[in-house]
Amino acid sequence: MLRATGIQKSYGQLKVLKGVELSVERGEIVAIVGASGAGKSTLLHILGTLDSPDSGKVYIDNKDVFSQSSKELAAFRNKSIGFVFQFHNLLPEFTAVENVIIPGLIGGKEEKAVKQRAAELLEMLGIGLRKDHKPSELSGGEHQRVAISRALINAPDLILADEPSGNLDSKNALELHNLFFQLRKELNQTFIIVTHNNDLSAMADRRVEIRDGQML
Ligand SMILES: Nc1ncnc2c1ncn2[C@@H]1O[C@H](COP(=O)(O)OP(=O)(O)OP(=O)(O)O)[C@@H](O)[C@H]1O
Repeated sequence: MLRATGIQKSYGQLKVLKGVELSVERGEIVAIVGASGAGKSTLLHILGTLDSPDSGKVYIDNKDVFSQSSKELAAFRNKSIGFVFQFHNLLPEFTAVENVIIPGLIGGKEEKAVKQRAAELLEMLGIGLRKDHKPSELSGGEHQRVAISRALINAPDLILADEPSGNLDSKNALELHNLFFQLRKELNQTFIIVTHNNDLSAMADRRVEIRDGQML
């Protein structure tokens, strides 16, 4: 479902990605590992079309994603890709459940169905009782789980996650990892996950490493 080829990216003199190749099948769970500063987040941003490479191409469902106009790209991203990043960017004036439903409403889904799915996701992630709280009233781990629910609300084909269990204790991390596998089973979603968590990278179908700007 995804193919990245010849991806290069530099920041000034710093060559971070030097021709990365990656192919991911639909329904696959791939863990990306590598040392701090290896370029994992940089690659994830490019795969998610949030940043463009200096050279190279990304195909999602055989579509050359960067050949689209910025408007097409934004619509494609909202519908097809769910992001779980380290900085959650929850909207402070909205409650947990409201934060989760926003991408669903933007995507044109029916409000009642979106609300019900949001409540289910929050419940599955163990924060059903916190759904009417605002971000300032939630812990770091609770924020994380709201952001994960928000990423999943549109049932995107592709989920890109950067250290998704980074803020969670081992029990909640395991629940989250199990949720990913459950979603893959139910919806055949594809996951590309940057992680330092050995349990998660061991559970993944495949573990790839970025080293010296290349994918090993
Ligand atoms: N916007 C930017 N401007 C300049 N340098 C950047 C920028 N973003 C990232 N870098 C640099 O590029 C390199 C790769 O960063 P990146 O965040 O992709 O690494 P990472 O493998 O995800 O690291 P970590 O595991 O520590 O999160 C780092 O040296 C970082 O300092």
